[in-house]
Amino acid sequence: MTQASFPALRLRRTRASAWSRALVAETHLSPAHLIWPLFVTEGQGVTDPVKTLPGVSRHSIDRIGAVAKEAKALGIGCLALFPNTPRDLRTHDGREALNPDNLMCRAIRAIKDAVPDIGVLTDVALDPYTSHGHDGLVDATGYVLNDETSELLVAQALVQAEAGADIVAPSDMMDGRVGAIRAALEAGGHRNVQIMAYSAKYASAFYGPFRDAVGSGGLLKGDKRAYQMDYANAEEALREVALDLAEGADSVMVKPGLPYLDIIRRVKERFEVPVFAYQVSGEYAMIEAAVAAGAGDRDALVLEALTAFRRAGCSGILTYHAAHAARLLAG
Ligand SMILES: NCc1[nH]cc(CCC(=O)O)c1CC(=O)O
Ligand SMILES: [Mg+2]
Repeated sequence: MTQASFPALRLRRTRASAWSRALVAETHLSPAHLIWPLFVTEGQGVTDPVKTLPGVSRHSIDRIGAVAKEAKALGIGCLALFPNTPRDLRTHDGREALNPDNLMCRAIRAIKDAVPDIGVLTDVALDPYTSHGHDGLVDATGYVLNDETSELLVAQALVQAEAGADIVAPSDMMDGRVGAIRAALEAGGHRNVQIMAYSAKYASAFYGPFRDAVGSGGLLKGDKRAYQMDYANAEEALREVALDLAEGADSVMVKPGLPYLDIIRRVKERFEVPVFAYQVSGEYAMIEAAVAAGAGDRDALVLEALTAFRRAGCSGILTYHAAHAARLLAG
């Protein structure tokens, strides 16, 4: 394509007014693109602030319906749920994950009662339920067992689907679990329950506040590098995505978000499937810390970061700033 050159071409012309900038904007962000992660906890009338996530709280089940109504009113289409399991229910094998009346399942039902047409996404992994904080079954050497964990994840996903989850999202990074979950959902009559695979999930230092929020941080022994990806790798992310798609994932996720926009872009270009990003807890905390330090404007930082995900190729973004961003976008 041949283009004019200066001065016939002045790229600043279309930038000179707000209406013109809006006309040529290549990327759009709306509340419908946002998935709002929520933390649930036991108790009655509880809104319990998470210290390392200023502005984010854990909600008791009796309050979660009101939060869902707020999300719906803001135009947010989907909620992602994470439980802070009581300490005495966390075991070596994480069996509370399979309890049809666990916090997660009660939260799903409460949300569906309050707002039947909002999407509910559930995390499939054992870390909020294990006494050691790992996402799967740990052997005597501390290694997280793949196939044995996968069997439990299948059962966990089924329990969530039976409680009403619309999207199950395995975040554990075991090999082969997407195919196993898909087969079980089909056999169990949950044909329209989607799988959003956390396909390229990196072993990251940005998850700290999340582990505080679900109460697994203090428990975690060692790190997750024997199952989550090495941040040095990008080709490997493409292989992970290829496998999950072949196994039946409806959409894939890259996590964390902003430091991994290159991965998002490569996945989108290679596979042309819906790609989601998780702007994780440490990213949220960095923005809030910058705001608290007077180093930036919250509204501007939030909208710029979320729009960058869309520009990189994301269909949607999981973000703790979802409600705030939706309010800003409502104008
Ligand atoms: N399976 C656990 C899980 N699901 C989502 C997050 C992190 C999300 C965040 O930091 O906001 C994690 C943490 C981890 O892998 O240790
Ligand atoms: Mg994988």
